[in-house]
Amino acid sequence: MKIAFAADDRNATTDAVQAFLAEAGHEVIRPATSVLWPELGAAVGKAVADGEADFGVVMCWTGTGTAIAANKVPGVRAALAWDTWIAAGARKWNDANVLALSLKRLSPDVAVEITEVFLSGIAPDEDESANIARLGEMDEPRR
Ligand SMILES: O=C[C@H](O)[C@H](O)[C@H](O)COP(=O)(O)O
Repeated sequence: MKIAFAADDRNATTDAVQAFLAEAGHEVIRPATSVLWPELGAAVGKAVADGEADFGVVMCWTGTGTAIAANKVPGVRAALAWDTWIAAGARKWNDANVLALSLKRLSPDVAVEITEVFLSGIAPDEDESANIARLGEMDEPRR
């Protein structure tokens, strides 16, 4: 798949996630021209919303800033995940299309495991019609 990736810092965890994406055969694009988290989150979100990437992975110290920034882009459903259950649930129940990870709090192994589960996750099926309806509700402006 085509994955948009960006991080606002570099360490063993960001290196491990990028290495995993390449080794798993994904085509990785880096749409961000900035390492500032508001901008890179938006750039990855836009790449996903515009269909330039199938999914996005954003990383910052906490994962929160990049998740918020990505979620400002219409059509983006970014999920901050800290374990595999959260990551799988984000796909299954929220149809998340961007994964946000803490590069400070996740070990390389755990970050890779979460990324792998997220990208291999299943989207909501007909059994999840209630959640699909809830996702649709968010397409309407809230203010
Ligand atoms: O949510 C924000 C992120 O955790 C940032 O990585 C953290 O705030 C550090 O950002 P900066 O280096 O821009 O101060």
